[in-house]
Amino acid sequence: MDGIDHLADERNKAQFDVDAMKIVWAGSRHAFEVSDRISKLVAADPGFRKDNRPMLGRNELFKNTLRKAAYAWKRIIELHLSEEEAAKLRFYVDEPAYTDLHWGMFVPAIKGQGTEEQQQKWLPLAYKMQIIGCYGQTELGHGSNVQGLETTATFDPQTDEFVIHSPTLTSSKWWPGGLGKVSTHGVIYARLITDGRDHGVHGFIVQLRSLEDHSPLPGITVGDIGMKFGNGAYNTMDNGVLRFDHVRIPRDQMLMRVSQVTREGKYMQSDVPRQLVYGTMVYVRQTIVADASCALSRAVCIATRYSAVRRQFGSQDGGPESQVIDYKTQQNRLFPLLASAYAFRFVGEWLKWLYTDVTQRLQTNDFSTLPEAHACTAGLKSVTTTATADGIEECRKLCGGHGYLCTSGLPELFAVYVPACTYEGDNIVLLLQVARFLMKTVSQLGSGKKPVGTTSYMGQIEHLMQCRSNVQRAEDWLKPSAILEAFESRAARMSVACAQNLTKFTNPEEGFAELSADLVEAAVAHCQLIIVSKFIEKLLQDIPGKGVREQLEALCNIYALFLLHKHQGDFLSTGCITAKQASLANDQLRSLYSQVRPNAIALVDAFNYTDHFLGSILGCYDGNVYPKLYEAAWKDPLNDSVVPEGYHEYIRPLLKQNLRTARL
Ligand SMILES: CCCCCCCCCCCCCCCCCCCCCCCC(=O)SCCNC(=O)CCNC(=O)[C@H](O)C(C)(C)COP(=O)(O)OP(=O)(O)OC[C@H]1O[C@@H](n2cnc3c(N)ncnc32)[C@H](O)[C@@H]1OP(=O)(O)O
Ligand SMILES: Cc1cc2nc3c(=O)[nH]c(=O)nc-3n(C[C@H](O)[C@H](O)[C@H](O)COP(=O)(O)OP(=O)(O)OC[C@H]3O[C@@H](n4cnc5c(N)ncnc54)[C@H](O)[C@@H]3O)c2cc1C
Repeated sequence: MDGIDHLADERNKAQFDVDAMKIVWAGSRHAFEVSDRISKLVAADPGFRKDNRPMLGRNELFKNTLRKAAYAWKRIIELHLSEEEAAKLRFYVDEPAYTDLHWGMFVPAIKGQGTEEQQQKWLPLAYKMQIIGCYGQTELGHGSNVQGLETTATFDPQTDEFVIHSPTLTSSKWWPGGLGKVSTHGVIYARLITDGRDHGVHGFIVQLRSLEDHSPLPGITVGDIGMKFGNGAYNTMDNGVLRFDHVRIPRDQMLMRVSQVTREGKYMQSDVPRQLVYGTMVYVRQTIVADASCALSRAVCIATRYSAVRRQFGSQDGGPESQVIDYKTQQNRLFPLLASAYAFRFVGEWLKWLYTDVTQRLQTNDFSTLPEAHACTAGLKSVTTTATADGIEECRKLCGGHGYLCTSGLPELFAVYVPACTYEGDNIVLLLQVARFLMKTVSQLGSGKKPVGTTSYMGQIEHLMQCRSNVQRAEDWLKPSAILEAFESRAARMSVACAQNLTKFTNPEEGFAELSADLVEAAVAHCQLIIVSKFIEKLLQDIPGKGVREQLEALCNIYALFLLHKHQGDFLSTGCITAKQASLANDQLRSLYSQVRPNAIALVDAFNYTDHFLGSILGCYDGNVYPKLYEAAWKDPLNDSVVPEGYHEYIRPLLKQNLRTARL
């Protein structure tokens, strides 16, 4: 606006090489270059404008998303973008759309659960978007309990078809994204019935709409489920309702990698575990963890820049007031979120590696690491999305009153993000899965079966049950070994305590239900240990760039010590640390905040977000917040006229009536 960088002084304070940190954040130089190029391409293209979203009515908003999705696809083709570049383009376009479910779930479901033949038939059509698909699992009556789904797929040996049917109101499919108005096809989950026998839930490819005129096919009732939380936000998505009235599909449209139905109607299972039917969810949970760092870093970038611009109180001798970022309370709320954004980034990278490894093993029929992959994706999805949703809301509060304006970008970011705590598995339900995995691990200790992967720390259970932290000075908390021992012993002791309490119940399932709140806490402790240890492992790698390692070490310590402070009840009650050591951790945390303070703006610059992507006046790169806020207010449609519409109908008569009353 005035061409001046109002945050230049802040940028000059940085003690590290920001460009090198950008590469660490992106994952590699190549990833940085792709991301940088595509983000600029999207920002410069008026076709991807998004600032008007909160003002649009639903129909207009939705049509605008359809236009953007078609335009994005056109650009992807014209520019011959690779898969990696197309995914980045989707990320920077920053608008939930039916395409997310098509590429993110429909295609992976066919890849993971379809036979070679099925993949050859359906994937080319899906890749060219000649068919558009959704993921139709959840129903009105059941989401979390997948085994409770009611839609049926009954084999008819006479015609070699399945008959898909919604027997009850609660069996109506409810929520699938892209289903409401767009999808031509869906991977639909239904109970497979052959010869009167129920074989549980399986996936089927079902055509829903005509490829000629988009009308629903006979027997299909389909529509949108209605407005969701927030303006704009996730309302760009057509989450749908769907009912089947005896819809017939050919037998070869059952996804048959895990189990098959023969021409004669015989049900057969391959020697792959039935849980592979849940494989698409595992894949998406892994992507959601990586996405948490993106959403949180975006909110943190806004709140950090604005905290450096905003001044309140503290003026001495007529000088400037204090920047709110210099208040210790502001730092204590903001810097752990900054550290969490980095921590989630690195654990997301690791989880991607783990997922790729499991997928390669599955191809050779090695299923040994599947339980660990399920527990890690479920637990980390839960812990990172909860922290991110809470963190975005905290960033809004960190921006004071202006954070509540849509132009801050934070209300819409929160509204789009918060369902991540529910979709792809409710966070509590997923933590209970982790708890089951932990209880199984504890019960096998001493059986000779060595715990592996993320539970390998349980291999030193005797030590972890009785060790005492040897921290004596605040600086001792900077030793990775001190942090790891405290987190490992806390996680181990909480799991063992739950396992011991479970033995008091004659019925294990009853015990599990009764102790579920404690079990969830044990699962959180285990997942936080994973995040802390993956951050520490990242620091063992070669990290080029002046001062970059030092900054990452400070952030890693802030992440760990802030968790230790927040959950000190766990650490103290399990006897892993003393009250004195908890207090020393807090002292160390304060000094880490002072270390990070001069680098805060540069640490958020390292995310390399364009102003278009941030979509926030408070977070704009040049920090010129006030003129921009002032100008934006006048652009609000409510200010199109000086005297509002409705004045003559509703305000004037009121004022006149008050005048008459006053005269009386
Ligand atoms: C405008 C721009 C245009 C741009 C154009 C083009 C761009 C192209 C770019 C591409 C972009 C791509 C973007 C991708 C982004 C994707 C975004 C997606 C958005 C999300 C949408 C949300 C979708 C959904 O929500 S789908 C529905 C999800 N539903 C759930 O998650 C349900 C949760 N419930 C369950 O998972 C289960 O019911 C469960 C696990 C709770 C219980 O299951 P069950 O009862 O069967 O099991 P248990 O008895 O508890 O356990 C038995 C046994 O199985 C083990 N187990 C359970 N689950 C699994 C598993 N998944 N894997 C492995 N093992 C499992 C369990 O541990 C038990 O083991 P034991 O050893 O026997 O104990
Ligand atoms: C924006 C959005 C997009 C979605 N997109 C899709 C999609 O594309 N395709 C699709 O199939 N689905 C989709 N879903 C559905 C989503 O996957 C489910 O809503 C989710 O899995 C949660 O299930 P539920 O709604 O049945 O919650 P419920 O299970 O009914 O949860 C209600 C409450 O009960 C608690 N609870 C449930 N079970 C237990 C238990 N065993 N122990 C303790 N507490 C429990 C939960 O913690 C929660 O507090 C979407 C949902 C949303 C919000």
